[in-house]
Amino acid sequence: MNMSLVLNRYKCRRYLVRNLAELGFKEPTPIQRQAIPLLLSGRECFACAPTGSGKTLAFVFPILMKLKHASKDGVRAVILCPTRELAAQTARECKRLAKGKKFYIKLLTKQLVKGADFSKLPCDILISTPFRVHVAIRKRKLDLSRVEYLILDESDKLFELGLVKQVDSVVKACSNPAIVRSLFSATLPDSVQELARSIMHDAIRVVVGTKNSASEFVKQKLIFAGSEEGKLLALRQSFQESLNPPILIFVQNKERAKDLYNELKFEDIRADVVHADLSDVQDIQRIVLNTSKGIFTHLSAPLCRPIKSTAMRADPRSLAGSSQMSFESLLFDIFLIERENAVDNFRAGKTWLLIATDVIARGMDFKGVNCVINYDFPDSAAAYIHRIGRTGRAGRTGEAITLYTEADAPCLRNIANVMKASGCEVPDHALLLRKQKWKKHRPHREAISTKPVVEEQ
Ligand SMILES: Nc1ncnc2c1ncn2[C@@H]1O[C@H](COP(=O)(O)OP(=O)(O)OP(=O)(O)O)[C@@H](O)[C@H]1O
Repeated sequence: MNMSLVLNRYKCRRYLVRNLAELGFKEPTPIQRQAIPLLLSGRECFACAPTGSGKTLAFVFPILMKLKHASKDGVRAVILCPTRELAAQTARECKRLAKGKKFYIKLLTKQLVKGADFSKLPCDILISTPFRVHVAIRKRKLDLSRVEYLILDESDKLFELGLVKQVDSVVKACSNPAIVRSLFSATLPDSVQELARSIMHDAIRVVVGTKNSASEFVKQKLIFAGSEEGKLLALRQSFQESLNPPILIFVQNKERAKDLYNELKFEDIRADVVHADLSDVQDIQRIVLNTSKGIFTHLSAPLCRPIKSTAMRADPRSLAGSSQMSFESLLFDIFLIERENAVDNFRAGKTWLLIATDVIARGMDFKGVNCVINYDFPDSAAAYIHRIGRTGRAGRTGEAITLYTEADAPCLRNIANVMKASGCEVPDHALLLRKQKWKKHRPHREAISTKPVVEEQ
């Protein structure tokens, strides 16, 4: 069924028809076909559909349809996302879809929480992380009692231990008895469904494809690298054989992200790194290096000038030790902006290779990514599905390469099963390994470095 038939059937507003046409969306994706009518009819749903299959539009479209017009009557819809990057992307998507209609779509940032008078803030759709909304409710008396729609995007992540209390606080604050709540993710374990059922009204389960499976558009490959050292060799070899940027490389933690960046930064590849906490000397060195390569283009003019001039003449160590307050706050801004820039530059094709932790493994929509490399084995099958789902989006094809060593054997079968289910070749021995209980796989790994180790006398 093509998009205009669907839009006619739901008496879609003209601005939406125009915006969908501008975005080039010719027909609804399977999840949109199923979830949109449900939400429009006021039913709640748990939706599970593959990565890159258009879940964002599946919940934003019905919200815009139902809200009809902008109002100054307090917050009417809340979308929770597990990371700021994803919240920012979702806010951008909402605005693109609402273009031409004066809806108040707000991304709740730290600055906004500090500065806004929530009693006067016009807001139709509020988008943020559970933490920010929770703080705004507790400290700034954000009133969510009129919220008509609450969406938990990447809901299985939101129900993980570190976030569930904050999510609970937001759910409680959205006290309107007529509220419609919905959950969306590419992975929805039964345990999360059970938990979610306790807060939902007779929700309908919508599953597209096989539940908890990888995107069919991604060609997946496992490579045994022997050791940590072998991984670096395997990576360099794969670059030599065929470098097909943009490439996204996932590692286990921020230290490893920085170490891998240090190994690759002098190669002839425009590389960058993103993780949850950009804040030390190495980060400053990276800013200096990127400045010299001209990868600095997204900063606003007022920030760009002082940062550029400081970074260009900087000895990074003396910079980090600077006692000037203004410089510290400037640095803080740099790091926040740099984290966003790393993502934006990669999105815009200014960097070819982005080294990342799982902070951008979920939801981020990088349309053109050709290859995802799991330099470090993911910590669960769900993490694997989301990481490799950064490629093969919106009907395009992509490739995923996962390096492993003996240390990864305990989790190998889980990943091999996901690969087999999506029709990829898997070594037989991986499928014969013992089944592991659910537990995050984070083995100790030797540092990533080719520098010779000088032994102490
Ligand atoms: N009907 C459509 N036709 C063509 N492209 C679409 C359509 N709907 C969405 N898209 C595009 O598909 C891409 C993926 O959409 P989206 O980010 O919503 O995926 P997702 O299912 O939420 O993925 P993830 O599980 O990784 O978060 C986006 O670039 C979006 O613009």
